[in-house]
Amino acid sequence: MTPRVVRPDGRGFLLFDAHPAGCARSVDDLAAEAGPPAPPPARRPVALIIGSSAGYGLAAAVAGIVRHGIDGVAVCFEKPPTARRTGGAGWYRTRRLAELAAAHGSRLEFVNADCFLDSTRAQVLALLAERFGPVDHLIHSVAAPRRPDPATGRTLTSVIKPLGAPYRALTLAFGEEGAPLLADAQIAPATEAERQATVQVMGGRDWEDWVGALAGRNLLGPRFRTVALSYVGPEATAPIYRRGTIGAAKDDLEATARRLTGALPASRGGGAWTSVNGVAVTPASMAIPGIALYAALLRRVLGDGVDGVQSPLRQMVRLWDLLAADAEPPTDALGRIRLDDWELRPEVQREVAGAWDRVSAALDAGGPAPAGGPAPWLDAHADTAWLRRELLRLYGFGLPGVDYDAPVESDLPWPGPSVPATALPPVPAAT
Ligand SMILES: NC(=O)c1ccc[n+]([C@@H]2O[C@H](COP(=O)([O-])OP(=O)(O)OC[C@H]3O[C@@H](n4cnc5c(N)ncnc54)[C@H](O)[C@@H]3O)[C@@H](O)[C@H]2O)c1
Repeated sequence: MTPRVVRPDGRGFLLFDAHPAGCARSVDDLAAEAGPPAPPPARRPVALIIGSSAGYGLAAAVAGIVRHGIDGVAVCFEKPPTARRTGGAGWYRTRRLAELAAAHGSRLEFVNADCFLDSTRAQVLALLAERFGPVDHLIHSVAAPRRPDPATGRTLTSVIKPLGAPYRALTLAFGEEGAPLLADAQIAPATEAERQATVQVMGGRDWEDWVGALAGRNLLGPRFRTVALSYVGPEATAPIYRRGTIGAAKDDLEATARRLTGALPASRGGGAWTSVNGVAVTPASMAIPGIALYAALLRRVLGDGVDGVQSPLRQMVRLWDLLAADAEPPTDALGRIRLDDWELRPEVQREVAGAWDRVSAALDAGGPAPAGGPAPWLDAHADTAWLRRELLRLYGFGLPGVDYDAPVESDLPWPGPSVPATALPPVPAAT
């Protein structure tokens, strides 16, 4: 395809195109954040990371490569480039991840396929059996809107709705010129069928199927440790998140961890845990009403210093250190690893809750922010400029050192089989 200039163009938080060089650069930034390698293990751990192209799964892959020299397989589900549109951002991030792995001597295979399908499991298990052997760590970090029902083949769709009573969501968006706009929306409660479908899609079923499939092929390492990602979050979003349909799915995920642990050889240090992580700006989280505003309020309260918002990369460095340690990971009373400790500190939550109430009252009193500029009351409480930057970065825009006026080739292939270590080629820089 002829190279062309790629600009941010889209609707709401969703952009239609991703910038290939910007996406590559965002992986380099994660790698730089991962810091020096941890003390080298006696042998490279074999990892299976599902959901490796974005958000927490991408951070897990980068931290695993840079700090622990993992080998293994990374699975995600990304849109390839077409004649009209670029590929999904994760398509280009995965290409760079493959280069990063090669530069660190990690043998990683990248599979772009629907993790819910038996055919994907068969493909991944064959790769593991042929190239790597038993798996030490499985990280399941999937956020999917739908899955095929294994019983009927029909599509099950997850919904993000409250249970039992309606929820007034405060939704933060950006207008044409990038000005933040706050509005509210009443969200009706889910039906029982919707709750069940959400649990099927986002609950523990897929994770359990993967662990079962590995066990069935004798591909569980002697001290197999597996983690799936969960979230708790603030009281303000609890009706739509933790006490809503998606919370029901997370309850199921957490119950699955307990069930899986019972079935694993725990005496040798293995186990299954959910890891409750902090809020992060990702395609998945921005689809949840209220989360964009909450993230911007939290950022205003915490900033990004040592005690500030912990990035997904920083949290995944912590997770890998727990997985690699001899000791069992410390957990809360429900058996969950807590990487959201920085977010849920009571004094932080009190401040954010106060800001939420003030923003909500100002919206009631004055209506939405005026077009063309942020409402002062919104900007006082919410770091909307940071949120907008983060949203653009998800698609590879706004990264330093990338020439956004230069035409760029978007028709780039999926990374082939893993290659030996080479010097990491530079991302095309601004001229
Ligand atoms: N973002 C947050 O604020 C947050 C906080 C705590 C926990 N979590 C949890 O972390 C997990 C990942 O969320 P995220 O926000 O990083 O999501 P994300 O949207 O950034 O990434 C989702 C990943 O899942 C992959 N994926 C989606 N459907 C797939 C499919 N059918 N087959 C294979 N791969 C598929 C995507 O390719 C991508 O790699 C979720 O369980 C989420 O609940 C997220």
